[in-house]
Amino acid sequence: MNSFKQLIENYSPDQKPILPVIVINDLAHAVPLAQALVAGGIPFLEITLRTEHGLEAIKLIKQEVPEACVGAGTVINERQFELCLDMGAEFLISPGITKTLAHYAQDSPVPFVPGIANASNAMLALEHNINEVKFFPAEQAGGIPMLKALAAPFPELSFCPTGGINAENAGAYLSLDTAMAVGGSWVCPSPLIEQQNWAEITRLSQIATSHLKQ
Ligand SMILES: O=C(O)C(=O)C[C@H](O)[C@H](O)COP(=O)(O)O
Repeated sequence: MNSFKQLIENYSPDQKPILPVIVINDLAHAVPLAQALVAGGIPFLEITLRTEHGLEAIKLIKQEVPEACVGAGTVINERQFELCLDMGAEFLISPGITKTLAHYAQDSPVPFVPGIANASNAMLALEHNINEVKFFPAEQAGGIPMLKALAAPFPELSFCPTGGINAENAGAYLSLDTAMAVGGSWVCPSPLIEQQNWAEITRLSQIATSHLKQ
């Protein structure tokens, strides 16, 4: 399994990236949304499988927006894992971790980043040589104090905090050595996608990335 940090090195070497969590309700939105995020300086895209369009959106964006690094989110079983790989997903993210998925990921050609929010799940990840994880749901699970406490016994782990992250708190998370990226929907909120307000999504992305420049 390749590492997510290697992807960061390839696509965003000067900045810890933002991982927009994307929900596609209309397949026609997929490409213009991806273009809007990329134009705003966000090449990483986490297309969730929460809707029926997720898989097709991954394939379309891969074809039409070559500058993007397209991954899948909400991957919760082996079948979805396989289908996402078939569509060309470059990384796979899950809100949680199970023994089955962690085991299955051992043969994955692309990084798998499972979600964890407690020490037992951190140990399950490490048992499977997974050392890049999503801290989810970050704010609701206790925010930065919780992440610091959780990370302390596991210096091998790198985190992508996600859940309740926004323009105000993203920088504080990213300033932690243990954070490799942050994820969230704040740069592509559903109402703006429904309105097809691509310019505003680019503007939110630009604000987010310019604040985070190190
Ligand atoms: O869909 C998934 O696979 C998830 O893990 C959930 C998302 O990461 C969060 O819903 C994002 O949280 P917000 O940025 O607060 O909207």
